Order: sequence, then structure tokens, then C-alpha cells
Amino acid sequence: MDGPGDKANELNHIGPVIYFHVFGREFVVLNTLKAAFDLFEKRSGVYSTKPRLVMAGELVARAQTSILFLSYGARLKECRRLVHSWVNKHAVSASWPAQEAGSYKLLGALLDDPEGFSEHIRTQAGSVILKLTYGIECKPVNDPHIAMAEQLSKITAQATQPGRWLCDSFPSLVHVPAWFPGAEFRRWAEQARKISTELVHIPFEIVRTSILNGTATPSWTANEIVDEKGHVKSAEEARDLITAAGTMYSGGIDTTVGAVRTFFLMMARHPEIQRKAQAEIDSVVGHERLPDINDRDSLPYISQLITEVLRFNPIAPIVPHSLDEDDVYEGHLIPKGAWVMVNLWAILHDPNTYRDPEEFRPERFEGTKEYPAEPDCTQISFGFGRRSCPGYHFAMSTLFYNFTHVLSAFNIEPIKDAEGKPQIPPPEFVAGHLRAPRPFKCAVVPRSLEKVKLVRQAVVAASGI
Ligand code: HEM
Repeated sequence: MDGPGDKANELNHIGPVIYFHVFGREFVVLNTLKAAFDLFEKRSGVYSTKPRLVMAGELVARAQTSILFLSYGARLKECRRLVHSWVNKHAVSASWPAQEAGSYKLLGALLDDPEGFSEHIRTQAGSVILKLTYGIECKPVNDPHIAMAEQLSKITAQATQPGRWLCDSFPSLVHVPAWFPGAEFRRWAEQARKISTELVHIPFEIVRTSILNGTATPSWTANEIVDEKGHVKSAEEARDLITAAGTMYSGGIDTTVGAVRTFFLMMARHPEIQRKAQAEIDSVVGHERLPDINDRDSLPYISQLITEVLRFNPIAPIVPHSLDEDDVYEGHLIPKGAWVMVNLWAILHDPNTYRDPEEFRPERFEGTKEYPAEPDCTQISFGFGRRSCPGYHFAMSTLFYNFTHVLSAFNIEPIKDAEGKPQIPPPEFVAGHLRAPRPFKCAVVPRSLEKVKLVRQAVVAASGI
């Protein structure tokens, strides 16, 4: 299997915390939940900033365009306050109708073009976030805003690649002019910076213009863009709003897409788990309607399925924080500015915590007479302390809608070869700053004609939302 997995297993043998110095930087890897909690939760006052990333943060301007890269301080707090006001535990219920409609549209797209399932997942995740954040209606295919988010995601993966950029080890190189021989990195960064900046400014300007024209539709940005005196804020005045909204856009799509694609992969590989989840939905919801958010508490196996997807494939396998002052942990000095990384992959695949961690088994969270339930890892999949993911409630309801709707209406099956033999997709992942399934094929087949009708009705109902 690709990714940090094998490395993580090696690291587990080395110890709970490892320290090393490479690329001119200090690194500390936390391989256990205890170490992660001791530092990121109990000492969150110290460990809530982010490591300095010269290429990604400074040259590509991600430290101005995304909360994820912001140092701890007043700006971060204001951006997090904005995001929290949109998607906290209570506020998130206002997003449910849009999330539900987006999930219905996903079902419709799966019905019309099942082979394109992977793209439909991205289109729907992106459309819902763009609609709520900016009031933008995305095109059902080839939407330029969604394409831009994908492009920025690739750039971010390249810009954060450890050891790739000399300027991360020797920050003084940033002063080399872009035209200087050997300064290709500066030219690459200039292009990347343009995309990173446009991604957050273009949709903001669309909202601003629509407010000035009186054509704006409600959105998180539209609600914040007018100040107390009724003036529409300029880009300078709305700096934190631009960053907060831009992070929803750039950070909320790929993470959700990675989890939903993992779900499709696991369903194609595990028909018995799929049948069990469908049986639970059928017994609670019946066949006359699609599941809704009020069914959530009555579907415990679905909750376990979501948790197992997040455990089996941690979307953010490594969670980096940093510190603004020296600290000592278990006798070791952790210097100011070090990269301190929770190895979430190792924690969630630790055989001492999760029996047969390489098996996909939602039942592990249930507990039986023979085996106690294994620890629920939903929360920690979203990070730690003061930097934990503010999109948690939003992401969890998206996953609930997508998983239950798809299971209610479709069977996800391996495709068959020319002789009719099932081609079970392998559990292969590509890991960068995010971890996602390698492209794979599966068949998405409606469960019955009644379900087809139900989906068509749901798509019509969703068209006005
Ligand atoms: C399955 C879906 C998701 C997973 C697994 C996930 C996971 C994470 C993780 C691990 C972090 C880093 C936390 C840390 O540094 O301790 C993070 C940060 C963040 N996430 Fe998510 N996330 C998901 C979806 C979303 C969504 C849908 C949104 C927005 C709508 C979102 C917004 C953010 C933001 C703004 C941050 C930066 C927080 C900060 O640096 O202070 N995430 N996420």
C-alpha cells in the first residue's frame, strides 16, 4: 500500500515520539494518542501555531489565503470565529437543506452517468460549499470554480512536499530575483501564487459586485460583507472574511471528496458490509423515502461505517503544528519553530488499539461479549486542540447524507471483466498532505425501479434549492 503507512509501522517500532533534524529543520513525530494529547490538547497554548513554510506559506501565499497555514494569533482567531459562526454544532443545521439537495443531485448524476461517479462526488461537494459560501451556482459539469479548487489543491501538495524546495531549508533564497539563473522555483511560485490569490478573490468579488448590483443571493460571505453602517467592505477591509471563506472553498472540498471516494471503494470491496448497512437503512427508513438527518440517531451502524472510513483512510494522515517557544517533553527539548507532527495514520492503524487494523470492519466500534468496543476515533480524525477542524459538524452531516442516500438507492459493485469475473478494486491510496484513493472503477447500480423513481423525484425537489 502506498503512503505513510509502511513508514508509520516502522515508526511504531521506534517509539512513541521520534526526533530528527533534516533539511535544516527540527522534526518531532508523535506516534501515540497520548503524546498527541499531552502536547496538542493539554499544552495547546504552546502547540497551536503552524510550522514556517517558505514555499507554500510565503511564496505561494497560502499563509494569506488559507486558515490552515496561519500562525497562531489575532488573525487566526478572527478567521476561525467566522468559520465557527457558519458551521458550529447549532449553526450547521441551516446548511442541511443545501447538503441534502446536493446529495440528491449526486444520486441523479449517478443514475445518468454511473461511470463518472468519482467526478460527480467532487462536483457535488464543491457545488454545496460554493453555494453556501458565496451563493455561486456551479455548472453540473466542468465548473471553472471547482476546477480551480482542484488546481490549487495540486499546487498546495507540490508546495508542501518535504525536501522539494531548497528555500524551505535556506529561507534567504527568497531574495533571489525570479529572473536569476537557477531561480526556477521563484517563477513556479509566482504562477502558483497567482492561482492561490485568485481562488479567494474571484468569488469574493462576485459576491461584492452582486451586492452592489442588488442581485446577491444569501451566503455566508454576503451576510458578512456589509459593515455595521451598511457599507459594502472592500477587499482590504474584508481580508479575514476572504481568507475564511476561501478556506471553506479550498479546504472543505478535497477532504470531503477523499472520504466519500474511500466509502465507494470500501463498498465495492465489502458487499457484506454494504448489505448490512442497507438492511439497517431499510428497516428504519423503509422504501418509500430517502433517509434524512432526523434518522441519524436511529442508524448506529452507519455511524460506525463513517468512523471506520475515517480510521481506515485518515484523510489528513499527518497533522503538523508548531510552537513559538522552547518546550520540554519527557526529557527532550522541542525547540521553538520545530515541526511537531501527529502521525494520525500510525495512531489509527496501531494494532495495540485496533485489532487487525488493515481490515475494514465497522463492527470494531460496537463491542461484543468477547471483544470490547475499540476507541471511537471520529473526533481525532479532525485534528487537535485549538487548531482542530472547524468543519467537523459540516463534514459529518455531508458524509451522513451521501453514505445513506447512496446506500438506500444503489448497490456499489466491482466491475466485471470480459468473462464476467468481478474485478475487485485494490485498496490503494495516494498520500500527500491529504490521503485519497488511487483512481479506481466500480459499478453503481440502482437497487430497484422504485428507487430510480424516488431519486428522480428527489432531484426535482432539489432543483429549486
Ligand atoms: C472528512 C472531512 C474532513 C476531515 C477529515 C478534516 C480534517 C481536518 C484536519 C485533520 C485538520 C487539521 C487540524 C489540526 O491542525 O489539528 C483540518 C483543518 C481545517 N479544516 Fe477540516 N476536515 C474535513 C472537512 C472540512 C470541511 C468540510 C471544512 C469546511 C467546510 C473544513 C475546514 C477546515 C479548516 C478551516 C481547517 C483549518 C483549521 C486551523 O488551521 O485552525 N474541513 N481539517
